[in-house]
Amino acid sequence: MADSSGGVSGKGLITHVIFDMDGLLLDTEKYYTEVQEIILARYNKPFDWSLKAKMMGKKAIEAARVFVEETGISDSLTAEDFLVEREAMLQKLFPNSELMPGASRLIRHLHAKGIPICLATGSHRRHFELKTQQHGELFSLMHHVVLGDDPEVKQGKPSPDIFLAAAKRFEGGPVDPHKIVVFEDAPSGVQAAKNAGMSAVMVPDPRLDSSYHDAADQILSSLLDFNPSDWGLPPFELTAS
Ligand SMILES: O=P(O)(O)OC[C@H](O)CO
Ligand SMILES: [Mg+2]
Repeated sequence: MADSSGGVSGKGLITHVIFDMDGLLLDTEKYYTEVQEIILARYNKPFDWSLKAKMMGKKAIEAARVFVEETGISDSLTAEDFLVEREAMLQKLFPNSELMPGASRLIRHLHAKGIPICLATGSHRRHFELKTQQHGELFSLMHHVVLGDDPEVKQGKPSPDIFLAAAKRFEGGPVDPHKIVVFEDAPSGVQAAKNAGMSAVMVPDPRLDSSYHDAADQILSSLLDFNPSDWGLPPFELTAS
């Protein structure tokens, strides 16, 4: 929530930053949407953003169960078969993954200023490798990476498991959740951050219903709009034009 100084409550407390990946740093949510539209078209059903909102950010099998159950196709297609079918299509798309606007600038800035940063994604290792294969140098700036198939991540977002595991692995961890801000695009991810006792900056897709914004501490249209000073973090340096 905004405070009277125009900043955000909790301002000045933040020492560590956790980034989500899909839809936040990488423009990969569109690939899931594309493939899911193709599969549902076979059943003459549309894929819409109310279903997308319930799936995004979750571990693959958890999202798959939502998909077949919410669309009423579970008698024809199991969650497991859905995953097998979409896998072939996703594997071709993921190596093309591109960065979201502002992702590189923000990661490089925080890293250069010595703010510990890490990644916490519901993606499992194989998909993480495919999605980041063109961005290895940037992702190497993360202090650590916690993936959806990590043994400590018993349940996917909105469970706090992944963010609590991420907090533990910082140097000198576990870091107090009140000192951590999480960047997320998904309702389940924002909820996971709040369930972990952390602050959440949400950068939602504009097609996501705005009722999902309420749980976040700050909503941004783009990472380009993030002002580190709102959180007591070192400001961007002005570049001469
Ligand atoms: O948003 P992420 O990075 O947690 O990824 C989750 C799924 O793989 C895609 O929704
Ligand atoms: Mg995401």
